[in-house]
Amino acid sequence: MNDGRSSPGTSGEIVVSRLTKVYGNVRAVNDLSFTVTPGRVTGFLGPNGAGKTTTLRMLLNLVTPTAGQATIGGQRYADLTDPLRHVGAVLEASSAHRGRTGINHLRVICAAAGLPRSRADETLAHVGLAPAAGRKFKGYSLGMKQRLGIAAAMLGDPRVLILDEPANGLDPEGIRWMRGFLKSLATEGRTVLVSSHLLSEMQLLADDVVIIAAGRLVRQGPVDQVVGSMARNARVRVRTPQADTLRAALENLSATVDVDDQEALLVGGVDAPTVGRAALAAGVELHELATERPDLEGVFLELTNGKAGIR
Ligand SMILES: Nc1ncnc2c1ncn2[C@@H]1O[C@H](COP(=O)(O)OP(=O)(O)OP(=O)(O)O)[C@@H](O)[C@H]1O
Repeated sequence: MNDGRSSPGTSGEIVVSRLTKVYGNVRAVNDLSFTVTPGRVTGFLGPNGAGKTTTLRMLLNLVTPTAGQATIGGQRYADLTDPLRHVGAVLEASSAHRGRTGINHLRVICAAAGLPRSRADETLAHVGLAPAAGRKFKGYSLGMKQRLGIAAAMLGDPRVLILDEPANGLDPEGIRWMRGFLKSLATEGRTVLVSSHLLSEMQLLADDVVIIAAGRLVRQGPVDQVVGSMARNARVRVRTPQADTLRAALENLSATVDVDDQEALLVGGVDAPTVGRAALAAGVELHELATERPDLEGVFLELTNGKAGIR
């Protein structure tokens, strides 16, 4: 469905380069650089006020940068000849004429954008809304409105999709659908950039994450790697009836040892095999030995600690 256009995946890379936006004395975005790769779902993550929406708006030429630039497939959005066919974006919860049906909403956009009317039916089916095509927008649930917004963004068959907080307010079934949908677009080679302030969502939806706080880049990489890079903060939880002996043995290895409220030892600085060997050498009986890895939530809180976005 490329109609001879460059295939998705070859030219949909997003490059944000030293982007800065200053409002009065607030640096909403501060010397921010990152790239978003085609064929992957990238989560753009940051606490409220971190600068996500401002960055997306600069990417889409809705806000003029104070400095730096952002390109999509090597071109600034403003320089794209037919932007709807290159980039689909949903920045806010979809709105439509309340009395208009879903299908008519999309047909109106097709007509205005010079797209074939058949795209309205195709995209509505693509987002699973075909059964509600003839229902009026005012009767749509929040999840249906989100889907309709995405359908509108997909009308031009863009190779890049940018969604601001698409999972906001969705129920678990809606999130599951969103995950499958975004992954399938990425599998087709498209670039998918999705913002969120909810870490749990990004763990579900994204392959890569770009984490920002107070307008600055904090970390970028595959979700697994970003979490893995914090593995040094993993702690080993160990239960033993001879806690004092084990504690002394571990402290000899320069491990840190805390006690949790269930009297288990929480050991930092060494891995589980090291704890097991130390216990064996000290003749200590173990009742539990487990590595507690931080999830993205823990990583995120640590990385953005003190830099939350209320500025
Ligand atoms: N038009 C504006 N005028 C003045 N300040 C602004 C404007 N737009 C954003 N800001 C400020 O810039 C900072 C970043 O806001 P932005 O909306 O980009 O953050 P965000 O990460 O999208 O947050 P949220 O998840 O809450 O939407 C905030 O301090 C915000 O108050």
